[in-house]
Amino acid sequence: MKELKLEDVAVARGAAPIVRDVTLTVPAGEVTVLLGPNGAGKTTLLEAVAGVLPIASGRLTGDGDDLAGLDRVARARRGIALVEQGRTVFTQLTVAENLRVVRRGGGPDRTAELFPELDKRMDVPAGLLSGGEQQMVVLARALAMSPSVLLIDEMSLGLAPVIVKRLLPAVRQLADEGVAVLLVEQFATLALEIADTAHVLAGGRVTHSGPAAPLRKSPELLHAAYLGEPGRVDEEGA
Ligand SMILES: Nc1ncnc2c1ncn2[C@@H]1O[C@H](COP(=O)(O)OP(=O)(O)OP(=O)(O)O)[C@@H](O)[C@H]1O
Repeated sequence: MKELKLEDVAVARGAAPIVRDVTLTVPAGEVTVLLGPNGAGKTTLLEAVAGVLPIASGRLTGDGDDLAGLDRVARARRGIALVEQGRTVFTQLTVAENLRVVRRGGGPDRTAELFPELDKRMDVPAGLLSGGEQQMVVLARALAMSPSVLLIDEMSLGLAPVIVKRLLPAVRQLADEGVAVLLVEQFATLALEIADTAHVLAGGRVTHSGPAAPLRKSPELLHAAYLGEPGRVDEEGA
């Protein structure tokens, strides 16, 4: 898939509307970061793209083809992988077994190359790994599906920034190889270092969209984007 596109997407949880009017593109070969305060609807939006939650209205397309009408499994077959929040490894299984659980059709095993430290621990039960190593397993497991679109939800949850700095370059490398990455990340500054484009979601709406570079250079602009002052950001970011 060369391009995932959301147009005027709205998502509800039960009767409660959570996300509205979201229009954004996630191109292959780029990292698109989705920032925003707690409760803004970032997880909700990723889940709707992956097919965990239904899209209430709007369009979700991959290279122009409708995806909203496909269920989660069909979207996964189209190459959409979701790395969910909260490191969901099978703690009793070894690292190798965790990876085997999802391996289908023999996509290349990227673990050794991307995470050499994990490759040495293949026979260790995943529950005995550090938080950062568990997150590497989760990422490696998603890669075993050879996704063309990778949706990553706060893989840094509970991890120290130094560990996050170790994980994010692997995400950048995948984008450089042609994967379309949509990254939700609480460490905004670290995420912006590897991102091409940034969108800020606040109160379920996109309050800022633009290249990552201006936000990377100026914490003030980032702050303004979080507060939903798009005019100011655009002016100075131009
Ligand atoms: N399972 C759920 N059932 C009902 N409401 C939910 C559920 N999960 C989240 N919400 C609500 O949806 C809104 C958006 O939550 P969401 O988790 O999508 O935000 P977020 O931007 O990912 O936040 P965070 O950064 O804290 O994870 C919040 O008001 C939250 O209370």
